[in-house]
Amino acid sequence: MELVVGSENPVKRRATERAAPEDATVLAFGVDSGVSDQPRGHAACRAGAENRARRALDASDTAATHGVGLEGGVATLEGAFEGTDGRLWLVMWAAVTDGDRWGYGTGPSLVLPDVVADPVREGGELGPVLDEYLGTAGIKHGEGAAGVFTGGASDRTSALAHAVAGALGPFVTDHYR
Ligand SMILES: O=P(O)(O)OP(=O)(O)OP(=O)(O)OC[C@H]1O[C@@H](n2cnc3c(O)ncnc32)[C@H](O)[C@@H]1O
Repeated sequence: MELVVGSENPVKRRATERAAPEDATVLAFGVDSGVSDQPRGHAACRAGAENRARRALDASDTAATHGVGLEGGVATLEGAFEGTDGRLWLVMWAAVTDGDRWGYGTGPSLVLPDVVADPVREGGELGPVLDEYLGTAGIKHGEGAAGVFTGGASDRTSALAHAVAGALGPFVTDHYR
């Protein structure tokens, strides 16, 4: 199994390495997600992950057997609470394809505190908004929001690895036939 990840963000490559079978090779190839820089809603995140997986598999000049796409975004969790829930959540989607079949997975969903959610609602992008709030540079390439908002109990690599593991399920087990 030779996986190509559709991103130049090293966190996404590391997450895929963590979730992939031990004998798999993992490459990375930067592609356009085809969705906005700050996807809003599950449909946009799923579409971004799919586009990245398909484009990475098509574009990489390698013997890659599977494309992997990871897309982070923000969403409300409609239907989870009674009445209207105004909270904004960080969500993450993974898609894997061999050019024919598809696998999908999501990572943990985390409530964004108002101090970050408000500027994102007003059009801001989560990574830069978080950097400004924390005085950091490039938090999305490191621990990410998952690290910050869990007090270090999780981090972006680990969170994304769970999404990739789910998306790889149909390709590494027999249970989806
Ligand atoms: O280089 P690419 O692959 O685009 O990686 P990315 O981290 O910029 O991009 P994503 O498309 O996965 O995420 C969309 C935006 O959401 C933000 N984001 C998502 N997850 C995050 C996290 O854990 N921590 C900080 N920002 C995050 C970040 O601002 C991204 O620009």
